[in-house]
Amino acid sequence: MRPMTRSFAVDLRGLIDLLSEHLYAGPEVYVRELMQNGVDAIRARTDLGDTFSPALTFDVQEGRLTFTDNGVGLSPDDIHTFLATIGRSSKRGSVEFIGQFGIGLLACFLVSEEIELVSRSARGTPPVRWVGRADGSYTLLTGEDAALPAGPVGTQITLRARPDRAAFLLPDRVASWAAEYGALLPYPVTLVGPAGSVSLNATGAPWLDHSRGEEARRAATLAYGEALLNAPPLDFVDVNTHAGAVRGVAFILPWTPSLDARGHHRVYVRHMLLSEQEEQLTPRWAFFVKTVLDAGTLRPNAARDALRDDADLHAAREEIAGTLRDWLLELAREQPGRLRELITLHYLSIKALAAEDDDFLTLFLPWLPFESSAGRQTLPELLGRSGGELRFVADLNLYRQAAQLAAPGGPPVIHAVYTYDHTLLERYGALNPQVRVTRLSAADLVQDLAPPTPAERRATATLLAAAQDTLAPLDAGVRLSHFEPAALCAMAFPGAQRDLHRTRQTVGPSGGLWADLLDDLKDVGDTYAMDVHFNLNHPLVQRAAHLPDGPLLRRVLGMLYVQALLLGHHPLTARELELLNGGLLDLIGVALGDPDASRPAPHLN
Ligand SMILES: Nc1ncnc2c1ncn2[C@@H]1O[C@H](COP(=O)(O)OP(=O)(O)OP(=O)(O)O)[C@@H](O)[C@H]1O
Repeated sequence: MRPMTRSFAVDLRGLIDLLSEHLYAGPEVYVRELMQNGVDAIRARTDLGDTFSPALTFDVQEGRLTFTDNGVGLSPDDIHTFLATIGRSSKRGSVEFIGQFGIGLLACFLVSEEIELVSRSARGTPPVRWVGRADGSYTLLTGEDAALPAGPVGTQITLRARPDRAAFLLPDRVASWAAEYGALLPYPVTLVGPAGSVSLNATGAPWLDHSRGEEARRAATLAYGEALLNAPPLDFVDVNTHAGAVRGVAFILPWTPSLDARGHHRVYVRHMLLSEQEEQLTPRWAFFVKTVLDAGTLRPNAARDALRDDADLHAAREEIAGTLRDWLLELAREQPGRLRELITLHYLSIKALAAEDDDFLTLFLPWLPFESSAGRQTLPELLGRSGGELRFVADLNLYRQAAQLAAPGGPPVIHAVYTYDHTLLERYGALNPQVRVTRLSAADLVQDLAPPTPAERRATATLLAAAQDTLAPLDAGVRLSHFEPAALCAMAFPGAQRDLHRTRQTVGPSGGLWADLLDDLKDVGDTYAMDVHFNLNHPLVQRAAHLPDGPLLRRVLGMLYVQALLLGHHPLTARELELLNGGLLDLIGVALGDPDASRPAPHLN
């Protein structure tokens, strides 16, 4: 048999289904695709050197929509080569145009069975009338074949609503989509509907309008920002990059955003809206701004809902990062009062940037607040109180205890638990060798506790033995120490294998294989899940030292231990909770004169 060579056939309906189900957000994207083609056509005609007043118009009447652009138009050859060949585009490879894949016009089949296009090319060829159908057939008439009126240069596309998609051709809805997509177009977009003609855009971005002077430009830009944020922005920064030709503004938010508030930026490509959720072009740390950017030469993806992640995008992002950074630096130099105001709201964002950039860190760190046992303080304030040493804790529970231990007026402990804080402090220490930066561990805190004297040791032997005996079943080791503040009865620190131990206790006896495994691991070392220090400075502990060993003393020690756990914000195991409940009931019983109230507690005898 002779080999046969054939061409692929395309099932257009299958392709349309694919686009509508998997590529596009909804049928309304046909409005965007029509407008993008109009914008590209206007661009192509401008490139030819023609003088004309660009305009886009929607005419929507009773289920019929006609979209007109006065762009470059199509010749009969263009129709065959580009329009009627799916996947072929006259724009491929050029960064000037939005379109590039040669499929956009098919979006019109999401709302209409037929696309009727009438066009006259700016290159002087005869007018054409083309009707494409969703079944894959099309008809073409050229001015030579039929008496087509020679109309103006440009293209008119008419769609008739499919019965199930009538809602997508209602004038109000078309107007709102077109206004959204085309808000920044620098020429008029108009809708002609049953109620007359409506202008849908303000022709251009206010930040680019220098015609009425700088003050008017600023006022118009801030008014745009206020409408965008629903509150007046603190300020704005102009963005103008070489890579990707991005123009736009970054509005400084008048509130503190949450740390994960990324991806809320608005991005346009060649003046057409691409996304309200942009997150690639604005640097990661810049959550103190909301940007509105128009990328002149960056490329959108095929779905047109994000930018293509390529080298140009990365380079543009670097430039935008530089612009924001320079703006902050200038603010620090020129308007320190305003910088202080900005820092109050946005210090987390500035910390995030400082963590990535040493120069920025050196300049800004002295301004930034840190939480500490002495309240919210800047580093110079903290250094002033601590004689040149910065002591920080990077674990929340440990910080709570360290803050309790820090003597008023003594060196403060810095809360460096959250994002960036400990990185910043350690970088600051590395860049400033005269400053000692110390990360405190549980062991460091315990070192500050004074052990009992030999005489005290003898006097508290019963107390210690009773406490060890009582608390060992709860996986807690016991120490008796002196520490300040004296008002603190006891303090509990995680032992070296805390997580392992407490997991084992939470899993409990019914934990099966997992519990067995943890039991085996327990024998690896002789530490306890928790270490509790009873404070010999506290009157209650001193009194307990005089009690004989028995149910009452053990109940008191158990309760003090649970209280220490609660103060340190350590989660309670089931047995500790039981102990707490039993102890509270006993106390209530004693208060009500119950003779059984001081019976031995479970686990404590
Ligand atoms: N309004 C128009 N004026 C002039 N030419 C047009 C117009 N609309 C479509 N075309 C021509 O038809 C071709 C196919 O258009 P289509 O919208 O399907 O794809 P595209 O714009 O090239 O790429 P993409 O799929 O990325 O949008 C275009 O490349 C262009 O040559």
